[in-house]
Amino acid sequence: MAAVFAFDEPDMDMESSFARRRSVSFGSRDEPWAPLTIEQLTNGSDHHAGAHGIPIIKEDDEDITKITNGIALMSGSSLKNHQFLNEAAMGTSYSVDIQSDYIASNLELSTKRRLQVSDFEYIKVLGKGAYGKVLLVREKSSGRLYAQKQLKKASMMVRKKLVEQTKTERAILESIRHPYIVKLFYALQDQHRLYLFLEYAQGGELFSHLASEKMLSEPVVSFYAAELVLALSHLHTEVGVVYRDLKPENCLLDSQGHLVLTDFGLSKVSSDGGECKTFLGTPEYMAPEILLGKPYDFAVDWWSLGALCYDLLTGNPPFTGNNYKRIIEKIQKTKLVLPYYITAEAKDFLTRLLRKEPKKRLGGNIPDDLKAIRNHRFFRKIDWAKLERRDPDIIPPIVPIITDPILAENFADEFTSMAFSPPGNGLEIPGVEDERGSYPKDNIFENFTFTASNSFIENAMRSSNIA
Ligand SMILES: Nc1ncnc2c1ncn2[C@@H]1O[C@H](COP(=O)(O)OP(=O)(O)OP(=O)(O)O)[C@@H](O)[C@H]1O
Repeated sequence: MAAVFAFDEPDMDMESSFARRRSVSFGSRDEPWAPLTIEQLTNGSDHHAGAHGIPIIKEDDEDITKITNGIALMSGSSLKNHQFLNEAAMGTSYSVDIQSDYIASNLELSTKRRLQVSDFEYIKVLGKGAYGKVLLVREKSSGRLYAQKQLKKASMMVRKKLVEQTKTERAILESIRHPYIVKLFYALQDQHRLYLFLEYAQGGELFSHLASEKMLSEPVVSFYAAELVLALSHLHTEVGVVYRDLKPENCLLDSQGHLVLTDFGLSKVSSDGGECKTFLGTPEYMAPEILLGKPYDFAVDWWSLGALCYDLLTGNPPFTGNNYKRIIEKIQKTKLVLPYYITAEAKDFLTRLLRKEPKKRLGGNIPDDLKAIRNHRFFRKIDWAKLERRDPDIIPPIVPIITDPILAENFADEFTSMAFSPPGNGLEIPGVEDERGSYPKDNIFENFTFTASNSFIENAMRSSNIA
């Protein structure tokens, strides 16, 4: 398939990505960078056309079908969990590993009352995603804080495939436990919405801390890049998924300043008959093979890491332009230009990650390349063993100022001052067997509901200082 970029040309001047991110205060969804639907790209439809003729998806448009980039399942891989994940992708049932800390919700049912959305009180809006808001909520019984990601069922049900992807993504998130990847604690639903209760990354977006600096020093970039290397390596080798959507907005900080990779958006799982081919989203950090509509693999995440590091070191992603088409052309064809002021180590690291040919790219040969990545001189100051176990000796370069977590001081006022109406008009749908021993007949999101064990939640909260 040829690249699917039939974009209308925006006539705006695009500022540097740093400046743009700042000026739109934490990446507002109303900017012309909102993702496009497959139909809009392929048919050139102007449905939902926004300013500059670029189609904009709005949260409240319930008739929208959208597939964005994100996690892709790798099929045919010999990776540990790929069997489970591919089964999940096909929409088959998922069984919880009894050895794990998780307790399936139906097991908990026998011992205690089922958890409900009304067991949480709503505190503030933290941000907005394509399908709904992310809210700060507090569990009434324990006082624990969570980031609650809401997704409107109506906007997802238009495509059956999206529903399957939704369940898959929940299963992926449930299976991931890594110090630098956001944790999922509960997944609930009511008649209208799905709710993911995630680890609350109190430090907000990494990029929101950079407002006073155009670029970061190499040791600082090397620190965040190293945490990302650990997160990506885990996804690739232990879980068997390609993240696909590594970009600044998805890098949050926890209360101590460690990176938390987030946004395993439910819209973002794709498995096209085993081959990853679907792409939509912000192009600046995307590998050329995705933009060309070619099949791709883990190597795309290492390209994105290169683009992100380039941005952190210089203040701009490596390939920029004043419209999508230009950016995409540059990513595919233009030679990488490295500024004179970065060190030879950084230059070498970026050059190797930003190779257009995936097989020649550092990371193009996983798992073998992982060693080469860690051993690269760009990471010469990183103590991998300490970083891997999140050793308390490691003090991250930016420690967020948090006077009280419920104030959400590290999130944009634009969101935290936003009015919201707590759910309540939606009937609770258990998603697990109810008292009558049956699922509601028409609940296509059955099996979505999930509850992590208390011990897992307590440990996770303790280690990231949320408790
Ligand atoms: N776990 C979290 N802790 C704190 N804030 C979060 C968390 N997850 C998301 N946010 C905030 O909410 C914003 C929107 O998040 P979300 O994951 O919905 O973004 P998105 O990229 O639009 O995802 P999607 O495309 O799946 O809707 C983030 O930019 C961030 O500021």
